[in-house]
Amino acid sequence: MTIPFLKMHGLGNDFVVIDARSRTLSLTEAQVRAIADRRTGVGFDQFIVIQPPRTQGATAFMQILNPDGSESGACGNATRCVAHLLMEQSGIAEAVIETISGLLPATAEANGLITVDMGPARLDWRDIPLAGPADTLRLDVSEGPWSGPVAVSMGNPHIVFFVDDVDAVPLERVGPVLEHHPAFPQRANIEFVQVLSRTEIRMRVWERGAGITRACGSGSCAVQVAAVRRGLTDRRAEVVLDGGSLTIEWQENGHVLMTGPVALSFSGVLQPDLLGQTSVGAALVTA
Ligand SMILES: N[C@@H](CCC[C@H](N)C(=O)O)C(=O)O
Repeated sequence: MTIPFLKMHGLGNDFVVIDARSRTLSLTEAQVRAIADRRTGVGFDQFIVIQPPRTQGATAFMQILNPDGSESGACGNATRCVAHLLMEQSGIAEAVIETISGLLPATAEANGLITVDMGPARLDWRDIPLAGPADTLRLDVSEGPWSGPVAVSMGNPHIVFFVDDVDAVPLERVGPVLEHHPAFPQRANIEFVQVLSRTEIRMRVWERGAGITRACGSGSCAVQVAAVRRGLTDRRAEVVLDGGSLTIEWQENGHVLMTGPVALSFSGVLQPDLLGQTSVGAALVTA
């Protein structure tokens, strides 16, 4: 059995995308981790499986897996990629992407960018989730000189630290410590943020189950919500990531709009029986 895939990315946050709407796909967690290996597999920040919709009104269901095999409830950059794919395939300008966290309507803009309604930001400690009752606007969590982060759920957990110089943060060292902090029972995505102006935020991210990535769409939504809650930015701002910028707006109705680009890198074919082999013989045959 071979499995065709697309390699896509949003601002360098990269995905293996498999369309399983008209085929059965049975990959083990070990096989997904083998595909994630950037030397012996394909490599990805998230593994995306497009499935038939489960709810009326949805165009398709999107499953999101991290390189460590764990599942997530949100991936903003992949939502734009999958929406673009489905809209191109069907010649439509709107698609509704279903995830385990809800329905996400997406629209193609005239300039080629995609806007997604990422749903409501959830701010209660139970929604993040946190280990116990806490003020999500200033958590009693610290690591070295960094303390008092904001917690936001965008269908997945985000912990946002405001700092003076985002480039001075040793993210590769503090990221994994904070991801696994006991305050976060489902672990967390960790964002360090520098507010540049009321309409511009610089952000770096350590993603749960993935590590440092060039961009995180749900993280960008979370940091904009956190910045507005702290009174630091207007409701609409540019979030500047290592891989480029997203426009994020936290609307009065509580929903967060994200606008940004999508890109197709290449297509290929997976051969699951070869995955994980270390001898000569590739797990991947490119088309
Ligand atoms: N890159 C994503 C977020 C992916 C999921 C995250 N690592 C998690 O485990 O919640 C995005 O663009 O939002």
